[in-house]
Amino acid sequence: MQTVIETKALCKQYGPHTAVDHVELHVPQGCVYGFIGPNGAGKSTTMKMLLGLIHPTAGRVRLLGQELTEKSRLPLLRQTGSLIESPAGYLHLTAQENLEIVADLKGVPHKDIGRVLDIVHLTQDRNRRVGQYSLGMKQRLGIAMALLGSPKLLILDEPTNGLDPAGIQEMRALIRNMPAATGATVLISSHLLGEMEQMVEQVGIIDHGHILFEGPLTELQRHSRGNVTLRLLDPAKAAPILRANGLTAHSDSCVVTLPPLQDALLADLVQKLAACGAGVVELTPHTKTLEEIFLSLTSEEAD
Ligand SMILES: Nc1ncnc2c1ncn2[C@@H]1O[C@H](COP(=O)(O)OP(=O)(O)OP(=O)(O)O)[C@@H](O)[C@H]1O
Repeated sequence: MQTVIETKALCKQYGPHTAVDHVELHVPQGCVYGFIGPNGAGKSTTMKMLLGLIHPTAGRVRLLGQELTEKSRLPLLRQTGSLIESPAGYLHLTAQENLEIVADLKGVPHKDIGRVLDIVHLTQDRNRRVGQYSLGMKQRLGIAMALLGSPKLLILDEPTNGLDPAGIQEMRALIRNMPAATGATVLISSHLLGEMEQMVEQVGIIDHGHILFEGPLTELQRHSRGNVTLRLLDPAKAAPILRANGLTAHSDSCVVTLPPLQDALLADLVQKLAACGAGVVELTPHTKTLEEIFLSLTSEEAD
């Protein structure tokens, strides 16, 4: 599979402050990639460097298999759609009129407008003035503008920022379906970790300008085992076995909560509990939420 975005030792220095520190991103083709980190982590600065809007202090960017240079920038940006600052658009014009302006700027035929309005579910409202739009609608219009001309890559900086729960849900569905609906690879940033979990397949986690993890979301979750709860018929019989295995377990009536365990240890423990008559009737492994994983990654770094 082709890597659509690749950075090598990408750095941005603002005076003495290092905003982006040797960032290496690898965004595979056809996925939704979540670029996640708290406020001030370096997400926007990285994305602006990907689009050639600001110059890196050091390092390199490859987009769509090509090195980003002064010469390649324009042809590459023609194949890239972006939503970087808050939604664009003239408030006194309709969505249709705004899209016509952007289509002309991009050299895209007006017949593409119907397609992008459909994708972002604004066809019904195409002739309303954008000043009357909700923030969610304005964000979707911003995405429609980015989608004009069928870009191979979409770079969206916090498109869910400021949206209410319904708007977030709508945006989530829109982004999740984007590769299938348009063929575009999507890089989306957010500090809202929980909601990213439901729309991305690949993640890059950044904090203080450093990448803390990059890879499939499932790998991050697998590496970050959560607690295991066991429902037992007779938890009293389990207590000595748990103690003998050095485990401190929370017991709430028939439910025992164990700390994260390797598969082999867990299998061995379940066998012993069954043999002593504790009666294991249910075993539930808990996957950590992205929020919990992020907190443990950042505290590991602090240690
Ligand atoms: N033009 C600038 N001059 C000086 N410092 C800057 C500039 N732009 C960004 N920074 C600093 O670089 C760091 C990273 O900022 P950036 O905007 O990339 O973070 P972010 O992860 O996008 O945060 P947010 O989620 O708040 O947008 C911050 O400490 C910020 O203050």
